[in-house]
Amino acid sequence: MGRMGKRKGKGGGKAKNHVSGERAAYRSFDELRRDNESFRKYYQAQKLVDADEFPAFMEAMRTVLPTNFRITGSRQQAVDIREQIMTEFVPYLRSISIEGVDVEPPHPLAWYPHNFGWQFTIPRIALKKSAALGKFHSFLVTETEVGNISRQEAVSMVPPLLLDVQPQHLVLDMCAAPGSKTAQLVEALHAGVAPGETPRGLVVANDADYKRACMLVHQVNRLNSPNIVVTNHSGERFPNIYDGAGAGAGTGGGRGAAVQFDRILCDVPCSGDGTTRKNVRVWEKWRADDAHSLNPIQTKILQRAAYLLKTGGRMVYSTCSLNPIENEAVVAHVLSHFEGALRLVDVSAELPELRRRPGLATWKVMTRDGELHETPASIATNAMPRSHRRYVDAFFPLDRARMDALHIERCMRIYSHLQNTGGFFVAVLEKVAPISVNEKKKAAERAERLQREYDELDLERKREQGAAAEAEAEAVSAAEAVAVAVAAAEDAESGAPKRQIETEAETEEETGATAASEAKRPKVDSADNNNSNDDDERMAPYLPDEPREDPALPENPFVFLDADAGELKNILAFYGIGPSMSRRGFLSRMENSTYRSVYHVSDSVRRLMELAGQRLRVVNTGIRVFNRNCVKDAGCAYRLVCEGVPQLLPHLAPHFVVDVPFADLRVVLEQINPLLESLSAPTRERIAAVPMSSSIIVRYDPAAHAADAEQPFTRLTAVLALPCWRGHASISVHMDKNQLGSLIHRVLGHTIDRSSEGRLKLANNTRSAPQDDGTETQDQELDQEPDREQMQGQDQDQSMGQE
Ligand SMILES: C[S@@+](CC[C@H](N)C(=O)[O-])C[C@H]1O[C@@H](n2cnc3c(N)ncnc32)[C@H](O)[C@@H]1O
Repeated sequence: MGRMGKRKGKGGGKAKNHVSGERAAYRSFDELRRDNESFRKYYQAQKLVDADEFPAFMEAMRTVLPTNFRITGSRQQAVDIREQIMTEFVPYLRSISIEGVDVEPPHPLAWYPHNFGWQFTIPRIALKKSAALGKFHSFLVTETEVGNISRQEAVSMVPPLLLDVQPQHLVLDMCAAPGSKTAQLVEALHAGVAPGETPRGLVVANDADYKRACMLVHQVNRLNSPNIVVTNHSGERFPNIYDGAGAGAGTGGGRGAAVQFDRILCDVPCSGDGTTRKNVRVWEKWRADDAHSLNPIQTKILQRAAYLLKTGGRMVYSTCSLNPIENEAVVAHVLSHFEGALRLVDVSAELPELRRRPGLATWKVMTRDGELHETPASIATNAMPRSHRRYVDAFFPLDRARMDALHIERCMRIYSHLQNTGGFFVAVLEKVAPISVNEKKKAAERAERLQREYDELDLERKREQGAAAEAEAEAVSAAEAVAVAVAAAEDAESGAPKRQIETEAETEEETGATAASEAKRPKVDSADNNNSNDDDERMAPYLPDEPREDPALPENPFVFLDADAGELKNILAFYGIGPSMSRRGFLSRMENSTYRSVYHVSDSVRRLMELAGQRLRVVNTGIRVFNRNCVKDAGCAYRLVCEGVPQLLPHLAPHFVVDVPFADLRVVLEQINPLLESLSAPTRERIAAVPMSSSIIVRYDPAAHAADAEQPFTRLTAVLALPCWRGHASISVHMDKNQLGSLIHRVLGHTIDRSSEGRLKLANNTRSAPQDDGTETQDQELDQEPDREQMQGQDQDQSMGQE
C-alpha cells in the first residue's frame, strides 16, 4: 500500500471515491487497471527518463514484483543459512519444472554484500500450491517467522547500506516501523565486533505511530541485540537529550551538550508511488497532490534530523516515491535552509552494481486540475488548497544555479525497469558544519529579505503586467540566488566554512538562553515539552502549531536493577555470572515491586536512558535474559530465556554449558524430553554436574567436532547453543517450536512434527513433574510474559546461532 494511507483489511477493502465519498465496488487485484493518466502525464513531464525509455519505465511499473529476501542475523549464522540455500535449494529448484516450465531458482542480488540479498521470480501462488515447491515455501515461511530471513523489497535494502554504520556509532532510525531497515542497521552495528562482544554504539528505532512501534518490537527482538531502544516520538519532535553535565541529569533538567547521533536514517512516510508493482491500488488512488501534503512533514523530519546529527555525521533520506516534491524538493530546501552546513555525499562509487539515475534539478508541480506549473506564481489561488499553498515555494526546485551548486545530481533514483525492482529515492547527506543559532538567525533574516524582495517584485510585476518588469524580477532574484549558491558552495567544498561557526554549546552561551526569551517560545507537545527550552529549536520554523497530548505508554516503565541486591543478586550467584557481564545493564518492568522477566542492555543504552530520563518514550529495549520459573523445586527462581542465551553464554559458570558431540545433539533435537541415559556417557557426566531442575545450555561446536563420524546435514560454521531444562531423569529443549523446527531442518535435513505429541505432553504437565515414563517436561505456557507476548505477537524465544 501507499505508505501514507491506512491499511485496508484483507482483500483490499472498498476504496472511497474521492469526489462523491461513496464506496467504490470491490475489485480484485487482477481486475484493477494498472494505469493512471495523471500519473503518466505527470512523470512524462518530469523527464525522469528519456522519451524513448518512458514506455519501458511504465511497463515495468505494471508488472508483478519478484520476491526478495535478505538473510539476517549474526554474520556466522547468516553464512550457514546462505550455504543451506545455495547447496540445498538452488540445485533442487534448478532441477524441477512445473507444467513443462523450468523453475528459475533464487539468485543473489549482485550489489548486496556477501550474497545476503536474494531475489526470485516464482509466483507466490505457485510456491504455495505446487508440491514440488512446497519445501522451499515452508523453508521461507519458517525462516521468516524465526527471523533468519527477512522478506524485504530489494531497493529498500539500499539506504542502510549507504549509511555506513560502525560499531561505535549512535544511530537513530527516525521512522523505523515495521523495521526491516532497522534490522540492517543493527546487523551493521554488530558486524564490526568480535563474537561475544557488545558494540559500543546503539540504535534508537523510533516511530510516531505507537502500534507500529510495537511491530518494531517484534522485529528487533528477533535480532538479539542489547543495543536497541524502541521509542515512540514524532520524528520532527524527537527530543533533545543532554549529556547531563548540569544539575538534574536524567530528570530532563540536566543540561550540557545535546547528545547527537553519528548516523540517522530518515525513511520518511511517503506516497509510495514507487511501489505500484507490489501495491496495485496505487494506480487507482494516485493523485499528484498527495505529495503536497507529505512534503512539509518530510521536510520537518529531515530538518530535525539535521539538528540531531553530529558534525561529521552522515544521514540518509529515502522514500519509495518517485515524486520530486517528496524527494529532491525536500533535500534541496533543507540543504538550502542550513546554508552549507549539510552537503550531498557522492555515492556513485558505492554499490557499483546497483543501477541508478541522478537526482532531478528541475521539475514541474501539478495542481489538482491537472495543470503543470513551473513557478508558484502561475498557480491560481483556487487551484490549490490553502493548507498546501502555505508551503508551495518548497514544492518547486531552487533556481538552476543553486540546484547545481548543491550537487542535486548526487541523489539516487532507482526505477523498476533498470534492475527489476521497485522505484526508490535515496540521498546521502553529511553534516560538515554545526548548525548554530547565529547561522539560523542569518538564514531567517535572509529568507525574510528575499521574501520581501520577491513580494515587492511580484507586486510590481502584477501592476505593470509587462514583460520588462518580469525580466527584471527574475534577474534580481537570480543574482541573489547565485550569490547564495557560490557562498554555500565555497563553504561546503572547503569543509571549513568561511563564516563564523560556533559549537552548539558556545552558541547557547552567546545568545543567552535567558528565562525571559525561553518563556516566549511556542509550546510543544507535553512529552517533548522540554524541547521548548532547546536553543537549537528556537529559530526552527517548523515547530508544530498544535500542541499534542502524548498519552502515557501502556506498559510499566523500565527500571534498572541493582545486581548486588535482592532477587537479581541470587540469580547471578546461582548461574555464576560475574563482573565480566556488565552489571549495570539489568532492567525490568516492575509489577508491584516484583518482576517477571529480567532484560539486559548495553552500557550505551543504559547511558542514553539515564540521560534521557522521562524525555524518551521507551516502548521497549534490551534482551530478555531471565524469566520467573513456575517449577517449585527449581534450583533458581528464574530460568534462562532462549533469546538471551547468546548474551549470557560467555558469562555463565562453565558447568551450565554442556558441550556435546553431534550424536547427542541429534538426540536432544529429535526426541521430546529424552532420558539422560539415551545420551553418551561423557555428556551424562557433564549434565550430572549441573543442579537438578535447572536451565542448562547444550552447545555444539562444529569446529570442535569436525572429525566426528556423524555430521550435520549441511555444513555448519556457527556454534549452536540450545537452552534446555535439566530434569531429574531427562532433558528438554526450551525453544519456540518454529525456532526448533528451523534448527532441526538445518541441522538434520528433515522436519519433525512434534506439535501433537508435544502439546499433549505439555497439556498433561502443568508442573514439572515426573511422567509415567520417568521423563519430565516444563510448562512453557507459564513461562511467557503476557504483556510482552501480546505486544510482540508471538513467542520471542530466539535462534541459538552463535558466532
Ligand atoms: C516508510 S515507513 C518506514 C519503513 C521502515 N523504515 C522500514 O524499513 O521498515 C514510514 C514510517 O514512518 C512513520 N511515521 C509517520 N509519520 C511520522 C513522523 N512524523 N515521525 C516519525 N515517524 C513517522 C509511519 O508510522 C511509518 O511506520
